[in-house]
Amino acid sequence: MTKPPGKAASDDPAQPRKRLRLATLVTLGVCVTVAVSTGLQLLLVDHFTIYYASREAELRLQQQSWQMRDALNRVVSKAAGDVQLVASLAQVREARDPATARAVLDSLQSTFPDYAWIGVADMDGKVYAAARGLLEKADVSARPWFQKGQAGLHAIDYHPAVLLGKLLPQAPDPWRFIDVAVPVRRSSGEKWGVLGVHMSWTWARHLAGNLLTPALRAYGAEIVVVRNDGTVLLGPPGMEEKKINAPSLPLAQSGETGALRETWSDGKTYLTGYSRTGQDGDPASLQWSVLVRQPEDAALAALHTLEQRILWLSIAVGAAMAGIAAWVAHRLATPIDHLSSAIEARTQAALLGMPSPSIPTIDSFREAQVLSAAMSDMVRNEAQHMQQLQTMNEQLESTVRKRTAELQDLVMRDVLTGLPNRRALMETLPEAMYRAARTQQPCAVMFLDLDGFKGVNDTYGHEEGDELLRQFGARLVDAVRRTDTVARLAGDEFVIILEHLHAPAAAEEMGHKIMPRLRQPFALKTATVSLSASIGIAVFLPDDGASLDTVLARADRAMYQAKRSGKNAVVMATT
Ligand SMILES: Nc1nc2c(ncn2[C@@H]2O[C@H](COP(=O)(O)OP(=O)(O)OP(=O)(O)O)[C@@H](O)[C@H]2O)c(=O)[nH]1
Repeated sequence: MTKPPGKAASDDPAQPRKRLRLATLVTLGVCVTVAVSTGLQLLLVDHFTIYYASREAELRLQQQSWQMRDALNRVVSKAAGDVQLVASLAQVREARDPATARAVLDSLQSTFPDYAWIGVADMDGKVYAAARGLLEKADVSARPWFQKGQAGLHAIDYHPAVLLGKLLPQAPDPWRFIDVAVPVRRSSGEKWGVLGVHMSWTWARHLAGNLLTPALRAYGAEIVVVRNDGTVLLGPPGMEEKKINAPSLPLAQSGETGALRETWSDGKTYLTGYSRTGQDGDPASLQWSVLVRQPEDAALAALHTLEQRILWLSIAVGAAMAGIAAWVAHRLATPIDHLSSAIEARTQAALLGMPSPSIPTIDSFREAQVLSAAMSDMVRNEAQHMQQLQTMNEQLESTVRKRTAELQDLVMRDVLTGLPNRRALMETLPEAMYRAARTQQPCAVMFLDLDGFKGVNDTYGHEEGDELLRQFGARLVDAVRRTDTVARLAGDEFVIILEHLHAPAAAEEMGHKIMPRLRQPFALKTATVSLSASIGIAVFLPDDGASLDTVLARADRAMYQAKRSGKNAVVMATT
């Protein structure tokens, strides 16, 4: 598969992937850590505070229920105590006329305004005497208080007014009573009547209003008093005298006390404290369920406020920590940034062949200090090594140049005799011909070849032959002018370039002058040898126009002519 063109750079394994900066990494890390830990803390706080706050609220409501229960019990037992006390008074027990008894009853009513009616009825159910004379002589024989009161101390549960309703003043709420009744006996023990008290239900309302703490009331707490048949006797508007079936009700009715979280018929969730008044089997007590309920939202409102505050505080602390983290990260990353920028700048400079900038000295913290010092040392060492390398390189190049020159010189010279070789001759000869043309002085090329040299090699050995060649070359150099050139072509063949000749004949004279010198004996290591040479000469005249090859060929031919004519001769070439 071929790579898409745009992706080639990013997929190139040699190219390092672009990474986040150190400061960004550290800041992100701290921010994520703070966010996660704050979130977890909030979750835990939320969980435990809701649990404890619910428990706390339930306990408060339960206590409130207990207080209401105790207050209700107290009032009912006070009424029972009051009727028993009055029934035991002589003015009532031995009443001779209604006025005497009425005075006592008036006095009792004045002690507790919620005693709406107090009266004594004879055994026929006719009211004998009553506070303020209300209902005197009326027939109450059918009233439950009269009937139950005959048997002994008895409390009659919540009921509407029957006879009294028209006699009592108009009130905001319709008149509702609970009754307490007790038999009245003469000193002889004879039962002659029943003393009854109608207690207006208003007292219970006042009690509930006074008992509920302002804090609870402010957060929607309500007291609900429920009769055993589920009818609400006291409660929020609209609920009274209606039946309810809250889950806490059967618990309270069974005599249990406690608190729970429950849903009422209005669909709302409440925390409810519950208890029950009265004593089982005591006809003088009344059994009511006392429920103190509070909407759960309201009960936990303070908690929700606290949660909000914790959340904002956490956000503020988190933001502060993120800020500190960013500052610390910046402090940590800046020196490393400087170092990496310096390294990048050095790489760039090296690519452009510009002077490399130095590594900055960093003093912000210990590790960065050590790092920058180590890098400075490395860079210094690298510079020294580079300098040494450059010096070595230059020395090497110079040696190579020298050796090359030496080698070139060795191509140009004959190794055995040290004379210019064939190549040097081929460079020198054109220059000589040029000089001849310029100076209008002829030059000549003299070919020399030893006669019978092979015999020396054969007789005395190759080394002696070499020695003879060296001595022969030296004699030639001695025989000519410094400006002339003596070269060895190969074997026993030598060439002399004679320059600045005053006439062409001077070349032949030179040949004859050399000849006797060459015939002188050569003193070798093991023997002394005499030899001759055959010489062929070609003269180059300035206006001749002959080429270099032509001149050489003429000289060569002349030399061979000398050989053929019997050797040991000088032959001038003809054009
Ligand atoms: N010692 C020595 N001998 C060489 C060298 N180069 C060539 N020779 C020998 O020189 C001889 C030259 O051959 P020729 O010129 O034919 O021998 P020659 O005896 O001089 O013959 P003519 O020129 O006809 O007189 C050969 O035997 C080569 O082996 C050298 O560098 N050293």
